Amino acid sequence: MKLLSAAQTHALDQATIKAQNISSIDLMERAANAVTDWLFKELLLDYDTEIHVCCGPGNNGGDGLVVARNLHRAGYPVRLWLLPAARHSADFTHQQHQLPAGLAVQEVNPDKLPDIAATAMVVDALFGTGLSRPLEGDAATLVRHLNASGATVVAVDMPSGLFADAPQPAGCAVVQARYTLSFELPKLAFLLPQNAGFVGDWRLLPLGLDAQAIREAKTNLFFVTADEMRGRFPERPKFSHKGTFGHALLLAGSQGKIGAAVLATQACLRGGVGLLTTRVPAVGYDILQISAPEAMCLADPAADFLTELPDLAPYAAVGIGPGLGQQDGTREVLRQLLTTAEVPLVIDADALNLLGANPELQSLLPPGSLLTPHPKEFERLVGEPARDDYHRLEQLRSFANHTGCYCVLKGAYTALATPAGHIFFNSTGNPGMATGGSGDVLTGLLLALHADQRLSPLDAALLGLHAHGRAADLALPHTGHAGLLASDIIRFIGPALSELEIL
Ligand SMILES: NC(=O)C1=CN([C@@H]2O[C@H](COP(=O)(O)OP(=O)(O)OC[C@H]3O[C@@H](n4cnc5c(N)ncnc54)[C@H](O)[C@@H]3O)[C@@H](O)[C@H]2O)[C@H](O)CC1
Ligand SMILES: [K+]
Repeated sequence: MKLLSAAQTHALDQATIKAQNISSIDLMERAANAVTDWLFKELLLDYDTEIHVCCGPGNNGGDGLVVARNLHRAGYPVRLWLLPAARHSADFTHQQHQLPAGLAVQEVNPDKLPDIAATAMVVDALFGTGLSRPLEGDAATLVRHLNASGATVVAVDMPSGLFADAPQPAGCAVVQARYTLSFELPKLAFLLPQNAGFVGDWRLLPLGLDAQAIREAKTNLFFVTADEMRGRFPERPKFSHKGTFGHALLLAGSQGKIGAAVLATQACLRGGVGLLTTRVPAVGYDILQISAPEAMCLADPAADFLTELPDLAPYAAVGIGPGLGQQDGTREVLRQLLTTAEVPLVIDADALNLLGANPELQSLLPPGSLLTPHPKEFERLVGEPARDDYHRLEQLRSFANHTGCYCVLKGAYTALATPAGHIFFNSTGNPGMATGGSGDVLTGLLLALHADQRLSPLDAALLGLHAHGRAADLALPHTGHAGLLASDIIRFIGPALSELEIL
């Protein structure tokens, strides 16, 4: 699913109007009717709900006028508020003339703002993708008033005051929506943590936009849906054998953090690896052999952390990082791995911290490696804090580009940046995954998929991210958010991958 800019969305509207030989009013009615249907279906409005519809001067406001008309005709007591404006869009004016006589329309008076109960519902149709600058004056006053009311706000297309695809100064007046109802394709703003308080839960409503124009739209930002991932995990041929799915090596664990090595090992096994060898310091040998008998275990001569890199010849992919620690001896193992590996690498956790603490190691990264930092590890990697989530995305794209690596930035919508400059946002997962070991599980799963010779590095990464979050989503009904453990994610990796085998 493509992420398009505000300008591209407008162009898509025009292309749709032309291709389908409809008017912009038709498209507006289509959008507003989809919003109204959602309100009826999802919010189950009852007739004594206090409903306010606030409209701005453009087509976002035009959508709002149609929604108000629909609600009024359905018998709801709608209060319609118009933001004072010097001029209005043609479609807004057209819709204004369509308002039924019985529907009271009031202009917002900044000195006497609408009286809105905390139990009310507000439809925010003030501004959408036409926002060209942060809100000021009456618009900002009204937005702050809506936020202070405590009412349930449903934003049309965008929470008013938020840009669809670009940062804005902190402290701007932006609607804090409970729901944002957008059309057909998500906006980048929906996927960034800093906007979560404004966007709320977002939904995409079908608008029947021109498929050809969507196909032709150029972007390097993508939102990966389950439908797009189905069928991309190859089924297992009947005559498979362990070698078909690769022999992986996992370098992990240190004194007190052997559990990370266990979780990554078990996740790699559940991810379908053919054979797995896990290398841990001696302290972890018995633990690994007992907790993951399906994996072979190589003990490092040192007791508490890794000091020697084993011969890499047998392995189709190597993972390094979970629970590794950052000892000097381990740093030298990482250096040797980076300079000698000739197979895909998955680099996580303390191996990333070692790269951050020793930037000269980054120049040794073999192109095509996959790095999986969370934001703090990423900041250490690039050596400077991001100004905001948009800047962090640019840092991510630049890092992937100049290292030639794939880089995953873990978060609510985990982002994968590719050496070619594309960024893919993952759509699965839930807040229960913010728990110790969740990243170790991802590393093990990604290692398994990178050992599978049938998968490209991009597919292995996308499948791993999708299945990791999906496994956590499958576990959720059994565990709840707070009760979700990393080992619960492991339990559902198999079912999550199975869903991706079939179209
Ligand atoms: N395919 C679709 O997504 C469709 C979306 N629709 C709706 O159309 C709006 C976009 O409408 P547009 O007229 O371009 O702009 P807005 O209504 O968002 O903005 C109104 C108007 O306000 C002025 N303005 C901009 N910034 C400010 C500001 N800071 N303060 C005051 N005024 C400002 C500017 O002149 C804007 O034009 C989209 O969001 C959808 O809701 C279509 O209805 C159907 C297809
Ligand atoms: K809006």
